[in-house]
Amino acid sequence: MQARLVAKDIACRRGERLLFRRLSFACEAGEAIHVVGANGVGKSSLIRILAGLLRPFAGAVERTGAAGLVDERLALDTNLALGQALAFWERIDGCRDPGRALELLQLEPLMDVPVRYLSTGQKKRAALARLLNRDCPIWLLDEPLNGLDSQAQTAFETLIARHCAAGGVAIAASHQPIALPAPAIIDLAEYAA
Ligand SMILES: Nc1ncnc2c1ncn2[C@@H]1O[C@H](COP(=O)(O)OP(=O)(O)OP(=O)(O)O)[C@@H](O)[C@H]1O
Repeated sequence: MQARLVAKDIACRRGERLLFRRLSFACEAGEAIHVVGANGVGKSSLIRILAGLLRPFAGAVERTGAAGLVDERLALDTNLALGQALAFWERIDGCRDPGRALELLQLEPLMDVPVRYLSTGQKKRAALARLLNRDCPIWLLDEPLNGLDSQAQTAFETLIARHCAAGGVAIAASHQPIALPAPAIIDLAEYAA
């Protein structure tokens, strides 16, 4: 797996406010970064910049390998049963082993449930299944543990460790402690403008 993500001298402006500036780091294959900071400091904005969804006010991001993003938005058709909603993306993503994610995230019993009826934690597990099915080298995770019970949290932390051990990279913005393999910590307060 080829994975690398480099941020060079990033600044972020939202509306009229410069949130942070002069942020540089390199996340090499097998490495993980935990982004921390108070509400509103710009963690979600940074994750979106790294994903290429938000243009940085200054600086540049270099990605080697495709990026998969998990945030509070559930990119699944809420009117379909979970199995059908996931299958739509499995075809597009060319997923070769969709059963793996279902088993790892214990989603099999929910395949016939409409996505809109899923609980918060079940929706988060569905979002993580989509991430696994895409097989992306770069994982960008915005509060990935939100809504997960402790068993699911531990299971996902194990999946992150496996992903990094296989040469992937993971960058997680999280208020709660998250077990990442030897994480570098980025405290966005240190880059506040
Ligand atoms: N589209 C936008 N236009 C203007 N300001 C925005 C926009 N989106 C976000 N902001 C502001 O940017 C700041 C950073 O938001 P962001 O969601 O990145 O913070 P965060 O660190 O992830 O916060 P939290 O811990 O609450 O999730 C906030 O003050 C927010 O109001």
